[in-house]
Amino acid sequence: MNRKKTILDIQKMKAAGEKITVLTSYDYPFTRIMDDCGIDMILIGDSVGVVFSGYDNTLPVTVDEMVYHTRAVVRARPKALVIADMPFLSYQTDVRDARLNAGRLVKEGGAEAVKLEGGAHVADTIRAIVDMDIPVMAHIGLTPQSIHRMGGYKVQGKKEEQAQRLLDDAKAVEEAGAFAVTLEGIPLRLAERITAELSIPTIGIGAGPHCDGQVLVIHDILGLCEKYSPKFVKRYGDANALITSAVSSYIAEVKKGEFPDEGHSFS
Ligand SMILES: Nc1nc(=O)c2c([nH]1)NC[C@@H]1CN(c3ccc(C(=O)N[C@@H](CCC(=O)O)C(=O)O)cc3)CN21
Ligand SMILES: CC(C)C(=O)C(=O)O
Ligand SMILES: [Mg+2]
Repeated sequence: MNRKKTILDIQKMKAAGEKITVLTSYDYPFTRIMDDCGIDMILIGDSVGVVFSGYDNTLPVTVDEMVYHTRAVVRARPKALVIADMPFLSYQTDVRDARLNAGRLVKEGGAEAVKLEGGAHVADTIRAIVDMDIPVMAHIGLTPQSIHRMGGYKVQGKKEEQAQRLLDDAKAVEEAGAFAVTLEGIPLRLAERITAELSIPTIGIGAGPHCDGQVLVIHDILGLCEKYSPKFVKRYGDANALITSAVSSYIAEVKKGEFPDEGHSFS
């Protein structure tokens, strides 16, 4: 497809059984590259706080930071659908805050949809944002903004009672009008069951092979984030080695007086 992707295109992919591909991006150059590769959706994740800003978790990320990174992504004019994460404290306080901050990500950032974490307890928030014509992706299971409640980044829904609650959450966010839902850190059979029972697409991360699509953090597939190595990450390249090699060669050549040579100089 050589035109802009919309939420309707994404939803049709579930019906057609075509897998939906998603990666995070936080800047212009990465967006250009992954969009040329044909990625379906680009997520400006609040994981930016971990892989870009160097925080230990996603909690310190602000709406201003999300707007800044969203603008950088949107400047690459991607064909992929652009979704921005709502960071911690931008939607939990009340529905009015949630609507204002979702609106900022669209108006100032240029996002085409927003994502927020939570199930049945954020259904009213999802509905309020959808009512102002901003598409919402939900995010349930291992929700990183709940790190202190979960006691770490732990797989959710292993016990039957918890699994049933996650299934209820999935149905609640669909009922609230979410156009898709991220399933993070849950057993693969539970993800399979949720995917079968929902009519909106499920996008998995650490949720097994039976989701309608898959999302990963770009730095993780490139080996650029040493802080976390969850079991669900697969490394598809070694950008760390590539950068180390290039920077080391540059340092060595400058030290030896080999660079810059006449070919890289003006006469
Ligand atoms: N670079 C990066 N990638 C991510 O996927 C990511 C972030 N940062 N920051 C925010 C959250 C944190 N995430 C994480 C981080 C670690 C695990 C992890 O180590 N999980 C254990 C399971 C632990 C258990 O259930 O007991 C694992 O072995 O995979 C999971 C999700 C996902 N998100
Ligand atoms: C990994 C995805 C789902 C995310 O929420 C993020 O990057 O912040
Ligand atoms: Mg996130």
